[in-house]
Amino acid sequence: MLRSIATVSIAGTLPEKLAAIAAAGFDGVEIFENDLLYFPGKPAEIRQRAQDLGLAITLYQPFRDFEGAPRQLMAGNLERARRKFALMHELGCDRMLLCSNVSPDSSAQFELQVADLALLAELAQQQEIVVAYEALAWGQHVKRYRQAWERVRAVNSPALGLALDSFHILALGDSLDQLDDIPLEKIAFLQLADAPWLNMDVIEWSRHFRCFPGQGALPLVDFSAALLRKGYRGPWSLEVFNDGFRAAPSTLTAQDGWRSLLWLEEQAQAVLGQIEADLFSSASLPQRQAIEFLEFAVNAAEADELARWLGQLGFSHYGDHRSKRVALYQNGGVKVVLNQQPDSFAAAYREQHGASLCSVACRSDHPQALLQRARDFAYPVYQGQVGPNEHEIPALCAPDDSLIYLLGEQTSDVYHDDFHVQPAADVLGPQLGGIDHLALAMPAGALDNWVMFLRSVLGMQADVEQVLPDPYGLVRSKALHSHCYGIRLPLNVSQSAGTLSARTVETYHGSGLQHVAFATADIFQAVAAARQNGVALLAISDNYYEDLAARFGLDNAFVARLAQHHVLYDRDPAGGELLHVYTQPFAGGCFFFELLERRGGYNQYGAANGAARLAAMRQG
Ligand SMILES: O=C(O)c1ccc(O)c(O)c1
Ligand SMILES: [Mg+2]
Repeated sequence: MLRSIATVSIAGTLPEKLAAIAAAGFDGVEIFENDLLYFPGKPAEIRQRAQDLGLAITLYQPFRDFEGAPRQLMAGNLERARRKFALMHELGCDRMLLCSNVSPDSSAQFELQVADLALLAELAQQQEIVVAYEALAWGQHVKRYRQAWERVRAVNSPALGLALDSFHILALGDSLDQLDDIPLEKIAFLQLADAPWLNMDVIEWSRHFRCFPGQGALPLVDFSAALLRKGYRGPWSLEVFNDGFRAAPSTLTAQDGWRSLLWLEEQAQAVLGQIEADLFSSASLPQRQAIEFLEFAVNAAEADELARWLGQLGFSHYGDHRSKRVALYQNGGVKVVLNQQPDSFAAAYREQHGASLCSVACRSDHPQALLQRARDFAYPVYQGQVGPNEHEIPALCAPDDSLIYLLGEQTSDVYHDDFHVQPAADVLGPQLGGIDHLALAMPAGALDNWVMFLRSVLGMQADVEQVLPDPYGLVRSKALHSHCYGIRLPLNVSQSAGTLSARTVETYHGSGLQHVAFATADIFQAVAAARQNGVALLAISDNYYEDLAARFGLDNAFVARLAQHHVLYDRDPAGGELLHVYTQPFAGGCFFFELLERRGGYNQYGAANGAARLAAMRQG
């Protein structure tokens, strides 16, 4: 499989782009005309550079507004094509992408369009070039690949084929179900891009919001599986127009692009079963994944304060580390580590980010598989210091450089060998069943990196993105979950400086924990016990409860009970329910805690209550 990417997908000058693309591992590159126009050297220099970097130039593009153009423009258009073909010879590229004509002045006449395309194909054939004709979703007369195919079929030249671009096809709601009558050799090029579903003008959507496969919501797996099933074995080329990518470090973007192709190959293969194609594969995902413990990087004062908070939340002191200033706390299925060891990873993390979550331990039935996947997807893995007789726990580096420890399902040795463990105490406070989710705040530009990491290495799946109104701006929230739902991570970003998410990012100087949600089997018991221990919960306005009663038709006694306990409520269309409360922010940091109870298979995060929470946090 030749993996390729269009230069338009990443930031930088053309030589910088080529270097980043090659370093990421690609074998091919589409040269975008503008990148070449602004390059001060000769096309032959680009040819040489690409060759030196081991990159094939898979495509030159775009050539525009040709078929059916007003007659007086024809001679000029053909001359334009001749010159581009000559330039492509200098570049060492034999494939040119032609976009369907977008001009309102272009002719709707099929025969005329076909005649023009036949002229172009004839010229291309003389020059030993193949033209790949792409239906732009906003083309004047050709918007869909089937329309492009009708014309390509009519021209019937070996020098004219189709360019299939997943964005244009999927954005219009088409699929590749109708490939049967298109001969394989007529698929001249394949471009891949994902995108979030946005209800907006398709040009703006395409030019600003495309993303790499797996980062958006289009059905890219079915799309590429259909092409593999058809027998397509040509290049897979990423073509992403994205405002954020244009401004992000090119090496990181190129790496994520590379990973997205690996991810897509693996996913497509899973759909197809064994298939004769040279596709990426990695270790199979574990069946079960859950969060085993959270580790906070703190100084001595913060450790005392956080320990006090944990005590109020029903945690008991479970033990101290044998050789380090690290303490372990436990409540039911939840373990929290407070690390104040000098000269450690945690200390360096604390220095950079303040009191914060510096690592998460992931428990699974196959930790080695996750480590292998991280390596295969070209993510760094962590080699840390361990003390005498301590467990060496392998760890992944998350995109914000925090760690994800990988533990097997027999975890008790880790605690007993490394800690002076005390007998488990009775819980005095809310009884916690486990960690339901971790909400992270991150800079807007980091979301796509996180999504790629969580989807590829941990095999997580993404829910539909939500927009939450904070009193001081909007917050986008995208939740990912492991396929077993043992790990859930809502990721929040905001472009508005005043929102809680933005201020969290500012405080941490980067991504970090916004809140931890603990699962309880009985929210009213948990809340009563927490309040008795002095936990300060976020107070929710009476207006909220008034609206709740009206919205869901709840009975008065139930609403009164919710209000009395400050419990927020949500219900999904299938009748699943969420009951949840939030604490005030932890004074020494900027995170807070949530207690929740899910009932009847509720799988979301109470986005409808996001505004109530965010407003309550600003009432002082
Ligand atoms: O937005 C465009 O004009 C444009 C150009 C070339 C492409 O391949 C494409 O998919 C879109
Ligand atoms: Mg395209």
